Amino acid sequence: MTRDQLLHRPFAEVLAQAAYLRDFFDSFALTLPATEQSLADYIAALASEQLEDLGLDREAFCQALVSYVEGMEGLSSTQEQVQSLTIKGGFNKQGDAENFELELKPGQVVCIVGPTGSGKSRLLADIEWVAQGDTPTGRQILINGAVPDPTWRFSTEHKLVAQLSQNMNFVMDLSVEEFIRIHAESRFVPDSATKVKKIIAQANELAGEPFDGDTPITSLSGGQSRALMIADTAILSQSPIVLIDEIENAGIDRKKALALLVREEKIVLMATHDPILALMGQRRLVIRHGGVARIIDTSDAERANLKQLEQLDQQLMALRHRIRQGDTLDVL
Ligand SMILES: Nc1ncnc2c1ncn2[C@@H]1O[C@H](COP(=O)(O)OP(=O)(O)OP(=O)(O)O)[C@@H](O)[C@H]1O
Repeated sequence: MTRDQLLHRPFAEVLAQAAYLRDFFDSFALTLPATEQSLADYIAALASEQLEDLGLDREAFCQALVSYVEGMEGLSSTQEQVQSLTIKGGFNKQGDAENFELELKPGQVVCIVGPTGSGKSRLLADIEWVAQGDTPTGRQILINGAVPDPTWRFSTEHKLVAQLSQNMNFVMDLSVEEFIRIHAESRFVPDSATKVKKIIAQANELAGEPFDGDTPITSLSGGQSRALMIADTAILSQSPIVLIDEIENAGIDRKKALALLVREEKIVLMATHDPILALMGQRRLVIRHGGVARIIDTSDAERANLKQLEQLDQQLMALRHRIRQGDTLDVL
């Protein structure tokens, strides 16, 4: 929708194309324009006192409206646009060619495995940076089989990639609810109030110890903040690609976390050494000396072993729980 169409067509027509505009008026506590009224007329008719209460002049209000619609249109197009991500091999640390090309589609989970220092984070960084042969590995990342628009590298709003890193430190003096609400609003997310509630509820399902919207973010434990950021990414982030740098040590329900992230039809790449998570992926990339040395498709035999691994895991979790509670393990 052009600026002209947005401002001069009857509001009912504009709303049919951009239902999220209701949220814009809600957030300013303004009544919606009449069906036949154009937004330009609505803005011209706003009382000066109303604008003063909002802390905006007429031009700034108009600009906020236009930017909001541009932001919303940009976000939905980013998500719809990504049907595939291709990684074209570069060179390992010894300069040997990787010789692979891998295409990933939404809904797929790929694990990245390899010894410490082998280059797992580097591969995630190449994807986040949408590398074009300009990183130490010489890899190239294509979107829908082509070199993507360079704005994806620099735009913070239309991010191609959401990255969940291992360390989460909050320094702001905000409650959980305020923090997530500000985040939702900054992302132009429609129906943000419902989403905020959903995020807090989901995060509580992932974390062991419950917390609520009034908890100050600085007093969340490591596992709780991680759970909050995972739920936030799954529900708020419009980025079609999610990169996860290890979730196994976070003290959260990692299987649920993965299920939550995958449900939102994203391409997920995850550095992990957790056998259960590794087998839940469709394939894994084995990194050695900075290069992808092998690509393993999860076999039926491996998948059949998942049940057994889950039983083992539950036994270990139960023991861990007992240790946490201060029990002894004289009898298993
Ligand atoms: N193909 C490559 N060519 C040159 N340098 C590389 C290559 N791959 C990785 N490196 C460099 O090697 C170093 C270690 O890589 P990285 O941090 O990605 O390892 P990692 O597997 O994530 O380690 P950890 O498991 O300890 O987090 C980094 O400085 C990275 O930039």
